[in-house]
Amino acid sequence: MANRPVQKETSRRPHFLQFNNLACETAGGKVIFATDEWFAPARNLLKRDPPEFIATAFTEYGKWMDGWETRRKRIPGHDWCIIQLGVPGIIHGFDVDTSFFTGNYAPYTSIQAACLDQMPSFTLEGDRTGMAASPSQFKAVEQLNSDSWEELVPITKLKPGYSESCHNYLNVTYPHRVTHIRINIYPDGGIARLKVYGIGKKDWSTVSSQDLVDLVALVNGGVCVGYSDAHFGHPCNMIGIGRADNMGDGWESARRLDRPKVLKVDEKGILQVPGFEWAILRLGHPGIISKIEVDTNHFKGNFPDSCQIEACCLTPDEENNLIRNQWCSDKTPKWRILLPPHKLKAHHRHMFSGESVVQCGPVTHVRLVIAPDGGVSRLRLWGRPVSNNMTRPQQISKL
Ligand SMILES: NC(=O)NC(NC(N)=O)C(=O)[O-]
Repeated sequence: MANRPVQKETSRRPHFLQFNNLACETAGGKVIFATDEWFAPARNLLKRDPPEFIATAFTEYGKWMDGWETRRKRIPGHDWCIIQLGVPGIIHGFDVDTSFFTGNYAPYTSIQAACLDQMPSFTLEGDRTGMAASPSQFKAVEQLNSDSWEELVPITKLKPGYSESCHNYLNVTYPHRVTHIRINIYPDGGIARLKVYGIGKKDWSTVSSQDLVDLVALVNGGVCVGYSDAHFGHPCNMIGIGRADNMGDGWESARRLDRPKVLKVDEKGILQVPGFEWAILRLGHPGIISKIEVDTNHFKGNFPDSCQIEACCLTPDEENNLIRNQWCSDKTPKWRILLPPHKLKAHHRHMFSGESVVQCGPVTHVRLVIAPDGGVSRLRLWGRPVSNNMTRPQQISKL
């Protein structure tokens, strides 16, 4: 799929859009139950790629739609489905995207959540278009008592899926870890995508301080908290599971317009350019980083010329102040060099360890700086977790 421009954060867009989609199929999200999937299966809700509309596509059940779409109900009740998050965590908001569902969109929704220790023993198999849940599946799902799960979003009116207005952003304040959600639609209809924005919450008590862990990984609670540009791909893609599928599954900025018309390099072969792009990530746990991977997989004609990585220690209050000031006030933290400037190669997995990685002690945040612009598909930061009280007060950077 071709890369599509990512909209830049504006005051109209909620802040939670910066977080990870914990339900995405690429993060391991799964639909485990749906009351009805006549026109289109609920698993489409979790696709990473943006919804499509093909005017001429029909199935034996009706118009082909890229989303979850149930029958026009002629019996009592409403439709709902249960989603197992790929990464359990704290949810900050939802995007119920009704793209292309116009005369057939779900007019109302509500969303419930639970933290379940055991996975249910039933799952839907294969492509379920043209089917409703069987009586035995209804019976099995009853054990979850999902109708009494915590309500994160009360019954809310949705907008139909006409271009710009297709995003229904729903803010959430719920401080508990969630493993499953139930989305209700009233009484029936279609939704193209459901994005569950949040931050992974791992049980760190099982990790020894001797274990080397990718401290910034999505599954370990890493999150992007700021960036300079994300024209073609958001920096949060860099901490996704496995290697990137394609260029769309990475961080990619636009070409900078302040590059000299004729380019020159220094004695190390690094381009002499005035500008750079940056992305700031909060680690899932404070730690001491000793091994780094910068993967430019798929970025062949658009990899950055060079990168450097900086690190620092911030308290939650300090981070909040900096986010409010968009990381560019005179309160910018004192970043310490973790990885000095390095020339990068096209479509290549760069590994740094030993003396290439500067010992910075315990850190909570990193800043990846690329010059002048380009794409990085993955960033891995292996280190040993340290207890929270080791990061403060003496090691906290002065702002
Ligand atoms: N043209 C339609 O979309 N009709 C129906 N939906 C599908 N997918 O065929 C409907 O009215 O619910």
